[in-house]
Formats: sequence, structure tokens, C-alpha cells
Amino acid sequence: MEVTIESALAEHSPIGVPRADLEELDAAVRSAAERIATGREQDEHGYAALNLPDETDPEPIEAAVESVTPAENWLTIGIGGSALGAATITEALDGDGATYSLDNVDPAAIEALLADIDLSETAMNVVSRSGRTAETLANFLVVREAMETAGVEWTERTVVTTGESGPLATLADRHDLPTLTVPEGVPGRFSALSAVGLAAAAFQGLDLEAILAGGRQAEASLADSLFESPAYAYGATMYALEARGANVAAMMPYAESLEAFAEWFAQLWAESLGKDGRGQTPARALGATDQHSQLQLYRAGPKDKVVTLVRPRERPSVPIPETDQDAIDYLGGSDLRALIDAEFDATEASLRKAGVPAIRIEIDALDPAGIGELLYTMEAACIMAGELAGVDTFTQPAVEWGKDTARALLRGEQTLETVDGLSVRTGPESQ
Ligand SMILES: O=P(O)(O)OC[C@H]1O[C@H](O)[C@H](O)[C@@H](O)[C@@H]1O
Repeated sequence: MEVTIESALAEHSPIGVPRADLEELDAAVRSAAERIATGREQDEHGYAALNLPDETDPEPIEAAVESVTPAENWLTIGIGGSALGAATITEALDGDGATYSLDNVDPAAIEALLADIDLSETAMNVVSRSGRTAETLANFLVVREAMETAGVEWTERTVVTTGESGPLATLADRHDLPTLTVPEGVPGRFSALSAVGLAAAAFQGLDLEAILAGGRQAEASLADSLFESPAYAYGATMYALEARGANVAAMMPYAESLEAFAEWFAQLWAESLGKDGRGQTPARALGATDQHSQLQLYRAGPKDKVVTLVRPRERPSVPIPETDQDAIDYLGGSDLRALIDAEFDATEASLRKAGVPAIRIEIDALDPAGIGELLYTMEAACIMAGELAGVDTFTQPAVEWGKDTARALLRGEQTLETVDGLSVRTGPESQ
């Protein structure tokens, strides 16, 4: 993997980082790297996530999945960190079997999914670190009932992935369900390389050991200097850019199958670093598609963004057939692979020309090792950025407030104050 920060330097952008500032920042990176290393050694909350590639054992994950399959469909019922890791890994890699993520509680979407799939060919993993998240438990209850109605013995089709205790752990115990553990000290958004992210991959027959080996490769490249570590180069540069006004972090992978990765990154970055009045707002984009929409804003809008461009170095070849039409003859005889790579390079150059900082991340291939390496690198980068900013990277108090309030509203223990005159209706007066 290579992280290239050249286009984020001050010589290319008015909000770019001067090389001298990076040299200076490197002393803080050194202390932060030491803090992270100590946290890992002592398995402290959050830092423990960076030990997952060494500690996750594929065997019990594969055994749990095997005990509720074969099946055609795999539902991951979870939300946020309990869903996005699995979605990222399965979307990025080309495994067997259909996987679905039930994270939202949109009744129309759930109804449509349940009508579409054969429930007798469906297994599920109910994932919640706390075991208390309303969306997850509600979706589980709905799917469980749908299975019962369809005559499917749900207890033979359900794996539970949760913390040591909590309502979900109790339920798993009561029904004797196969259970996987969300490791102690690992916040949901940092749990992709545990059972949380890997059970869906096991269902698809993907090589879990290779995913973890990719994580270990990224782990081996952590160093005390941003100039020696891709993860810390990314985290430190993003931190320095924010200080210079890059308040929006656009994540733009040039690979259709990394769209979920951009979503995973958005949670990681926003929930970990959005604190104490600071933090970059993540924006999700997809190359080359969004060159034809969002790029206009990125190049010509406010100079408050950094764009991260991600691509695999290896891609399959799909030749573009020859054509005798003059205006498009430059395409004939080329390859979609060459085209998307040219678009990637052109976007980076165009951002640089417009003075918009960009960071390039290249992984060797979109294979199990490549995705393991990418996820680990971004997690370590995020922890580094959090250390430098002095925020509490591993908590999410602002999110918890909303969760508690929603629960209280449902139980009827609380009502929200309503403000008249702020809603606009369309349609007849009587509606
Ligand atoms: O795994 P759970 O306890 O169900 O939590 C699922 C998600 O819920 C919350 O909203 C947190 O902000 C997320 O960080 C977490 O990943």
C-alpha cells in the first residue's frame, strides 16, 4: 500500500501543509505513536482494536457460520459499526452467496426484502456490541417472526455477535444460539477485523486468514514517524489540513466495490473525531461517477476540502472494442482499466491545479489482504488524528443522547417539545 500526500502540500494548495510544518508535526506524531503503542500493549479501550489482526481467530467464526448454514442468503442485522465492516468486506470482495445488511428500520425496505428472499434459505447474524440498540433488536424481532410464520426454525438459523453481557447475550443464552464475541475494548467502528466484520465474509467462503494477514501487514508498517508509516502519514496530514481549514474530508474510491468502504470511513472519521467543536465532515463520492457531479464543487467550491482518492493497482482487463467513428476512436483498442486509471490520475491533477488538497491511497489489489490492509490503515490513521487533536477518539456521547431519547419516546417516558410554525405542508388544508 502506498499513501501519497504530495498534492496536499502547501506548494500545491493555499490550504495545503508546508513541508516544514510536517517536519515539526513529526515530534508530536512520535509521542502519539508511543501513546498508541502503550495503549495496545495494555489492551486499553480502543487501542486494543489495533491488536485484532493478531488476536482474531477465524476458526470459531467459521464454525458458528457453518452451524447455521448452508443457506443462500446471509443477513447481518446490526447498525453503524456493527454493520458497516461486514458490508465493506463483502462488497469489496467477490464471495459466494447473497449478503444483506439490515441496518436501517425503514419498514418499506424491510418488508420488500422479506418478501423477496426465501426465508428457508436464509441465515442471520444479529450483531450488537451493547446488545441494546433499538434498530437492531427491532429488526431481529421482525425477521424472527417472519421466519416463524414461514415455518422456519429461526434458532437453527441465527448467530448472535455481542459483548460479554447484555440483553442480546441473555437471549442467545436462553435459546442456546451460537454466539460470537465482540472483543473487549474494541468499539464497534473499529471492529471490522473481528467476528463483527468477518462472519459475513466467512459465509461467502472468503479467506479470513488472508484478510487478517493484510491487517498484520499494515500493523507492521506502523512507525514512530509520519514519513515512515502510511497510516500515520494519512492521519497526521488530515489533522494538519483540518487545522488549515480543510473541514470536509471527501472519500472517493475509484472502485465500485469500495462504495461501502466510503460509508464505513464516514462513520469512523465522524464519530471518532467529531468532538469538542472540531472534526472534519466526511463526504462520500465514487470515482469515476462523481467526477460528473460532485467534482465541480470540490474543484470550484469553497476551499475547505481534502479529497482522498483510493484505487487498487490491479484490476481485471475489459478491452474497449475498436470503432471507426473519428470522435471516439481514442477509446477503441484501449481498456476500461486504462480508462478508470486515467480518470483517477486526471482527477488528482485537476484538484492540484485548482489548489484543492488531495491524498492518494493505492492498495495492491482488491483482494482479502488488500482490504484487510486498507481497513487497518484507516483505523490507525484515525487513532493518530485523534491523538494529535487531543479528542477522545473512542467514545460517542453525542450519538448516545439521541439513542436514549428515542428509547424514552417509544416507551412514552418523554415527549419532545414542538415548535409551531416551523413545518410547511403541501396539499389540501384538511390534511
Ligand atoms: O453494536 P451496538 O451496541 O448495537 O451499537 C451500534 C452503533 O450504535 C451507536 O449508534 C454507536 O454510535 C455506534 O458507534 C455503534 O456502532
